[in-house]
Amino acid sequence: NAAHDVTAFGKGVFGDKRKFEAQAYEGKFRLFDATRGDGVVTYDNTTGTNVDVLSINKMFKDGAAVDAHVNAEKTYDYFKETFGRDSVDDNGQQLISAVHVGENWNNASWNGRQMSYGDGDGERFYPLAGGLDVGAHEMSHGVVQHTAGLIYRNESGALNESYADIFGAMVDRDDWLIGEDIMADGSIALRSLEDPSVIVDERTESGYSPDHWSKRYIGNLDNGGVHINSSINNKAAYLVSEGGEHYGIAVSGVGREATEQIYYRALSFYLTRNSDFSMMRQAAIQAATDLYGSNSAEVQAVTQAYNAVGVY
Ligand SMILES: O=C(NO)[C@]12CC[C@H](CC1)C2
Ligand SMILES: [Zn+2]
Repeated sequence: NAAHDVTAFGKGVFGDKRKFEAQAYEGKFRLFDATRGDGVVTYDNTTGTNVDVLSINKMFKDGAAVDAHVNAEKTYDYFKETFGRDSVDDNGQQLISAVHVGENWNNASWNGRQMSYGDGDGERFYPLAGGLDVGAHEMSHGVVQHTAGLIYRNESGALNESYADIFGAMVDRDDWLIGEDIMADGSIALRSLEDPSVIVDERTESGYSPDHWSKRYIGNLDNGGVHINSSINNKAAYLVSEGGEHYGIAVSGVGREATEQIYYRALSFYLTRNSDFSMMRQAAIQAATDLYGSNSAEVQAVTQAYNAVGVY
């Protein structure tokens, strides 16, 4: 008998009740949402099944699988509703997530085809699927791959990482932090777009997150600092949206809605594989000009934000 769509319920990593689309299938249930694009499917990497769960009340017991599934649904909806984009490739590509990847793996990734989440070691991270901004970060790597295709090293790689953080912060919209829900070691978050210097992602072993181009990391760590120098562009995007004064330069913010449209248009129309920070500035100014006019507050905010982080 064929599978049929059901609305199901389950508990996330932190025990919170989640609602999502699944399928009833041969008397069991699976995390396959057939209502979005060509499907949103989540599976348990240790069993290889897409979490077929024997359940009478449709409660799913695997918290990481439930959260990963909901993250993907929410991020799909964000790109569809905000930009009219149908999945990572704008052609409904199936969104695949694997949970329980590795052994207490303190990371998550996009491998060009799917999202993977580690369970964390319980000291540095809780299961990473528990962070909506993490799932949105990973899926955004897929969007970057299918648009500008920013090469994952040096400045283009830092822009790739920054875009994943920017969209991560736009999907998980209540703050400008990345990873705040999954830190087990008491730190506030993994990264802050608002003030990069307050949180250092020590995985990068560089010991700092620069908030000005003059402080950029130059070296071979972290693919040439993709998780380090990303914070320069993160700070610029934060300033475009929220405004503020940075190194003596004042920026009047234009809000999240204008900011996400500017960055998405820059990514999908102007940036290319080898774009660097200077090209990011130009692309964002051009996108803001296209959308709001050359004398707009948005163009002014973008110009001032990149001046403030020292990118010309
Ligand atoms: O930057 C990352 N991946 O490229 C992440 C962001 C949240 C998880 C921990 C570090 C993945
Ligand atoms: Zn990333």
